[in-house]
Amino acid sequence: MSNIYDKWERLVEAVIRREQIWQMFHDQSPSVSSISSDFSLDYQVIDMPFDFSSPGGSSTYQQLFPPAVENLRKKETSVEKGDSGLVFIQGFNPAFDLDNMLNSIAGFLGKGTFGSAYMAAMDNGITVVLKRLNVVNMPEKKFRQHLEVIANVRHENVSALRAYYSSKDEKLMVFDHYSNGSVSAMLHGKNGENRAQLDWETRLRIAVGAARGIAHIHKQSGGKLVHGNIKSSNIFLNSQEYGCVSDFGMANMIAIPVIRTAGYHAPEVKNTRDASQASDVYSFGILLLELLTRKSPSHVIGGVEVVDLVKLVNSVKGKEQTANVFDVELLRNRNVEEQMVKMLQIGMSCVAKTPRKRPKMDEVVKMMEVDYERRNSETTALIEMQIPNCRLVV
Ligand SMILES: Nc1ncnc2c1ncn2[C@@H]1O[C@H](COP(=O)(O)OP(=O)(O)OP(=O)(O)O)[C@@H](O)[C@H]1O
Repeated sequence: MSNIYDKWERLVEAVIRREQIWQMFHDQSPSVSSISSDFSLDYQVIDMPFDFSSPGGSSTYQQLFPPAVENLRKKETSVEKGDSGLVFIQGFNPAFDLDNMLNSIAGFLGKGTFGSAYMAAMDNGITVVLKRLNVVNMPEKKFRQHLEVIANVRHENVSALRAYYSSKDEKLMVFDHYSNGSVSAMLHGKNGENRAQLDWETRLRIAVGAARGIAHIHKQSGGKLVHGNIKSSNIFLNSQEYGCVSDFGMANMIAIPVIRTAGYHAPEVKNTRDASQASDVYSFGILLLELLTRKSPSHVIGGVEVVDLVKLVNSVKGKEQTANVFDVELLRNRNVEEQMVKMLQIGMSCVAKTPRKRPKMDEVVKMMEVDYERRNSETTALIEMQIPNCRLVV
């Protein structure tokens, strides 16, 4: 059965991939700048916000989806008898049901470490993201308990779980859809003239928001919770356009630890089970460096160059050279260089090699807020920040 399922997944993705390539050559892709030359169906990270409003976009995807939706629905009816169906998290309006949602799947957002993400746009105007987990092997009860913990983490900078569905062989999680796409898509999604403008203020709001969200997660469950997968494709903009952290708690649900190699993961993290609050701080530090340099620490679709950001920043010496690591677009913003350097210093303190030398997340928030509030109040006086273990020479 799971074999058939696997084949179905691969088939859907192959068709979608073909569609992306087709769109690329016909210059109709709403958001994909280019496609990696590796067309294999093995693990791929596709960071492609799907523009539902694009002409022809949704109908193309709807035509692609009926067999997939049908397959899911068949599975659902087979388990529905003894099952309560879609479970809504308290406080969220149960304005749709499972059938509704599956019928409204309008786009494939991408395949991540833990499964595939689809967008469902319902007639009542609600648009959600449906995450279909394919590597969870938790007993039903434990899975539900785990989701309770995730659901209880409510904060404006943490993407809220709205609903879930759980049966023996199907696990779905439902989140709000963020129409701007992820921070990864904003930073690396388009090249050349079409590239999204991301001024300093926006990047600061992304960074401050994400930091607050992570710090909040770290304070829950007696200060024991870990995000485990901080990266720019898991950060979105909330309604106030501040960073908002998603995908929290996924890493603990998978049966087999996933090997971590490059990009955002701290040197001590060899697989998902090694994640800690200190390793979240490290990953956040990489996110800061990514926001400042607009260089990607890991593979994203579009074939952008992957850069070891820690090495890059460590290689610069002196004030003049430091300016070279910043994204040129930021240098157009007046009077922000000093703040950028401070942010770089905070980022570098987070990526200290030894976990205990990294600041705690609430310390990071304080350091950033000092700078952010200073900017907002337009105070010109310099505020000295205590930044532990900063290796940057400026
Ligand atoms: N709520 C959301 N709104 C809009 N896009 C989303 C949402 N959640 C996920 N996405 C996008 O869907 C794609 C797949 O997401 P998913 O979380 O499954 O994998 P990932 O973030 O690429 O990797 P990982 O599984 O390691 O977190 C990504 O491009 C992600 O940015």
